[in-house]
Amino acid sequence: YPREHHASKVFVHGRDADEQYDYIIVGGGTAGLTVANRLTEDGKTTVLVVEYGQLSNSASITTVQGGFMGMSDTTLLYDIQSVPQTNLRNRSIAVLAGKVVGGSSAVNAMMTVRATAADYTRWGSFFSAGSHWSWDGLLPYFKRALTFVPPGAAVTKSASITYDTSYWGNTSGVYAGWPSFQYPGTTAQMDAFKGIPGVPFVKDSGSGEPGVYWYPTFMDPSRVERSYARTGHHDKAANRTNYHLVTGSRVLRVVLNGTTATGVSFVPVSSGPSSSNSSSETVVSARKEVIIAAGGIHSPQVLQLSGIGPRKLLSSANITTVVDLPGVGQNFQDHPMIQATFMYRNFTLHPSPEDAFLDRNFSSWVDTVWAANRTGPNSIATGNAAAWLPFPVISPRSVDISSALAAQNHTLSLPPDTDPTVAAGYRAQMLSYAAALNNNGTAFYNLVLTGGNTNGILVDLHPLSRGTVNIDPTNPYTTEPLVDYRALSNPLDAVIMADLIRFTRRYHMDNPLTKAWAATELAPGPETQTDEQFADYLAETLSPSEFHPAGTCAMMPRELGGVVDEELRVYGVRGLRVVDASVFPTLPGGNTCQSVYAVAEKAADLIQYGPPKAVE
Ligand SMILES: Cc1cc2nc3c(=O)[nH]c(=O)nc-3n(C[C@H](O)[C@H](O)[C@H](O)COP(=O)(O)OP(=O)(O)OC[C@H]3O[C@@H](n4cnc5c(N)ncnc54)[C@H](O)[C@@H]3O)c2cc1C
Repeated sequence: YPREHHASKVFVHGRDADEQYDYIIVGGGTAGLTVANRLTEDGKTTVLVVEYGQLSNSASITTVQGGFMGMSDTTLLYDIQSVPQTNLRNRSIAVLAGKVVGGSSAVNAMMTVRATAADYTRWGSFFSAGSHWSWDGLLPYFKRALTFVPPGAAVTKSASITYDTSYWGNTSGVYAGWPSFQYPGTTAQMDAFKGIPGVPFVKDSGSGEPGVYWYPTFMDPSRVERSYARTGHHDKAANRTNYHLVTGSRVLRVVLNGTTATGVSFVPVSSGPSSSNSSSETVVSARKEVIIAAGGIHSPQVLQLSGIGPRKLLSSANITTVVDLPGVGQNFQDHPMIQATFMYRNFTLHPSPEDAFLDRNFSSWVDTVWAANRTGPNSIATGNAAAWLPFPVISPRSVDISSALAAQNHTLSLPPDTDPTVAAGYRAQMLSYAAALNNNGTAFYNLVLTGGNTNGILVDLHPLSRGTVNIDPTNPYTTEPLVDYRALSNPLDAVIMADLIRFTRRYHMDNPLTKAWAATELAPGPETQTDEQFADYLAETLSPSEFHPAGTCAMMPRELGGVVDEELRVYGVRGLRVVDASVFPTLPGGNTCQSVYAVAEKAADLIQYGPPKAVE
């Protein structure tokens, strides 16, 4: 019977899908649902999204408070451990990625930030000076991606929040909102950066400049709930007859006719990770294109299982190479999180986040205002203030470290059998970073502020080490890919991170504006002073991931190891694109979700209208 008779266009069985669609999107996550919504807005273009996870209304997704509910709910996450990290005392690290409709946007910590203009212009620089992958080329899509709802007047005034709506849009179903409350300590901790010469302060997080600033939360301010790709895009498209979603289904591979993508093959997840020749396999064909949006960990897996990837790897897994594309699964990047723990003995700014646990009057007020009208501290996710600072501001050795990076034999930091094109791309990235390390346009340092008596999260925004995400040759179809961060494989990473910790120490311990709080350094501890001691400490404690996997299907020229071109089309294949964090050639210096939305919005235009006309 005709599909129109189905009440719902969300299927739990692949067999209910049509035989053919204009576009098939692999992965109903952050990017996939954005593209699906845009492509179906005309009411005609037919799109099928195939998603591994389920539609979920779990409170772990919707709850804003604290920002960590989603990532604590293992039913919403893939179960992947990295390979033991050679440079981290053989520790394995949990690889977190959302396994639900909405993808990682359903489980993330809701920090809503953009990186610096230089970071986006770097992407295009690997192609040409006039590339449309630049800050100016992306800004319209950042505006399309989110609806900015300013903070309320009272909290704006009491916390001295600054913002500038000219960097934001108001048409998207995904919201950048603000809590109705801020702890006074947050403003004080921001102001304390004025005790260090040269630290810039920025009016709005969307301006593309590094500095200390306020940023919003992925939150629908009217409901005070998470705003994400499911609410902002799937829910908008769900009543269109030309939008179909099949859940609980894992795409095994792209179906190719020669080197043209003609569809996808998928299996139900409930039957367990299936073999390549499962009888439960469903094949659906695409009239126009297949778009892979399975995220930084799984997009390279889908390509490799389809015979698109490094020939040597594919043959070791008994997969016929259709296109020998050495970059697939290489160039893997994530933001390292550095442990540096300081505690204030004399933090006198109240109420503080600690008071929500320790002060019964305050905690009962917190509960009361939340129950009454969803206001107060429970509307705060991970916080809204941080420092994002350029390397010359934080390190007295920026010139030397920049020169050392430029002079490196870059290939030595890569796996021994790295393809020359991938090595050439790595070298291009390192030369770009060498310039950035000695320049005030790119942020390398990120300290997220808590407003409380302890410091927040310290992040290296531009790691130099590159890892790999490859199928397991012994069991390519039935196991998760082998995720290797190759943490600290570029020796300069530890040197840079040592200076990030030294700067944090200076902020807390040697700063006229934090002095009264009387900080104690708990980790690494005052005895850690030399680069060698810091390297030792990092090997013991570093987390190579802030859950921002990227780079594994890089948008770079093919001769630089790229996987997709500037229109996000996979090299050597017709009718196949990748649209998600895996196409970032280098990490943006900030949490990645807003960048994924912007890239997906731009991709929807590229798919529908082709590249922008060059401006003469
Ligand atoms: C725990 C956590 C905290 C984070 N915190 C923040 C934050 O505070 N701020 C921020 O900006 N960013 C944050 N991020 C990062 C940000 O959420 C991601 O970068 C972004 O959502 C990635 O979007 P994506 O489209 O690339 O992938 P995803 O959104 O992960 O989408 C990929 C989708 O593909 C599906 N899929 C995978 N393989 C297959 C297959 N074979 N067949 C079918 N479907 C498949 C997945 O189930 C998933 O739904 C966080 C991420 C995590 C995991």
